Amino acid sequence: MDVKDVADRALLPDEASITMLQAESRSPMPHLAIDIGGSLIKLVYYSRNGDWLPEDNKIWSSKESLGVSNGETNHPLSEGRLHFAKFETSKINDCIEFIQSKQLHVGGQHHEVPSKNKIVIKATGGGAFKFTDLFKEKLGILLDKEDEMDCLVAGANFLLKAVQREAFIYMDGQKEFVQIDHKDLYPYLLINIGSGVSMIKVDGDGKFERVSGTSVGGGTFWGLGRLLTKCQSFDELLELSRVGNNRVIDMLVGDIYGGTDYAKIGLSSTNIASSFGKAISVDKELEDYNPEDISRSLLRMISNNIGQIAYLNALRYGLKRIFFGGFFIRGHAYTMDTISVAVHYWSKGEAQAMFLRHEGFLGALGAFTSYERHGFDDLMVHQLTQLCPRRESCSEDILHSAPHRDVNEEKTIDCNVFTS
Ligand SMILES: Nc1ncnc2c1ncn2[C@@H]1O[C@H](COP(=O)(O)OP(=O)(O)OP(=O)(O)O)[C@@H](O)[C@H]1O
Ligand SMILES: CC(C)(CO)[C@@H](O)C(=O)NCCC(=O)O
Repeated sequence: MDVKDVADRALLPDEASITMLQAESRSPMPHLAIDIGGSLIKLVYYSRNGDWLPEDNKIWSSKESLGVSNGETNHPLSEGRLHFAKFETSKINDCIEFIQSKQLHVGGQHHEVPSKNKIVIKATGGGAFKFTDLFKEKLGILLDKEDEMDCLVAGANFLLKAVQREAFIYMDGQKEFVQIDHKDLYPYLLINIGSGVSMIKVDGDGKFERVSGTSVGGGTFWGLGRLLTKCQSFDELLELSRVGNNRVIDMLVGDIYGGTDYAKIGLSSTNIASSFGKAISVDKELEDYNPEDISRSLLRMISNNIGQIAYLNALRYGLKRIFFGGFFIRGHAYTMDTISVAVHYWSKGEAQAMFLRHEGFLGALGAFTSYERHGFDDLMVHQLTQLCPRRESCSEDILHSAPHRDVNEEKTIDCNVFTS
């Protein structure tokens, strides 16, 4: 199987349908939430598919038919979409222009501060603090800050409960979707690999503890990789890793043991004994190494390390399921494979790494679902997932289409929204 093909398809969100109920009547859906991280800004916004359907063509449904029986009358169903977009944090002005061009800052007029008529947008990530003034000056909006960890957990729980074919395992170049049993979702370990890495034990909706973290994360890969290879973009660096050979730079057990295994402690000759260990050679300088090999070695070192720390934390709390999110993963085959192998190896097959299709949007989705008027609770989401047809087709909207999916790529999830 072509590895690039796998990597690209992992980025494609298969068409998914989320039905969402609004708790309060006649309140518009919130339109925009934002997660401003150390490396990337993520946006989630909602758009309705056209205007309300004429009375005769309305799709009528009842809460009872969804299993949420409370005796209320039927409600018309409106179709819409959740869109996802991302921008480099260093290019925050592009993000502001995007919001402006789509009028996302005024659309919906949600969450208004009564007297001042200011529009308030849910925002999370460190940048929600750092860029408050910029958003006020350029867009005239106030950022209503939601805690980053709260949002990561809310986003992960939402995806795992509401979106079909969201979680998957990745082994031997194959992606296999995992059916999530809602009654048996908790506890799990959430590993969010952004610029840095957060490790969160999740016990329920809003019930979690950040049990660990490491500064050796996505920012490390991109930062060190840029310095060492002179790559101009993250995707270029990732692309190099596909064809590189880490053994040129990594010191293997066999390099130390004269080509043989160290079987007594379970190490084969091809195991990495020391990442970048061969670079100690006085005969070689940076320019003597291929950027491809450097990238591969770096990606493997960081992915392996995160996989190992993740497993140790799973062991610490007796957790069997580990979900990995964050944009470092980028649906990249080699990254997912390395993390999966690390978890499998260290747990002796007891624990399993799982990945999320909307990996980088957990925080933004969590912020989006935090609008109070949104009002879809655990029960509703639980019931609603039963309705979602299992679709095999793939669809994707790409706003600013670019051959290798640039940073402004956009994915969507179809939604059905009840009105009253
Ligand atoms: N186009 C891109 N540009 C920069 N980094 C990218 C890109 N695509 C993927 N990445 C990777 O994703 C990481 C950022 O992931 P993510 O957006 O989840 O975290 P963040 O919110 O920016 O960071 P943090 O949560 O630590 O503040 C980068 O450090 C890099 O490894
Ligand atoms: C600081 C945050 C939470 C910002 O997103 C993230 O980058 C992170 O989890 N860094 C790792 C910090 C640590 O626990 O060592």
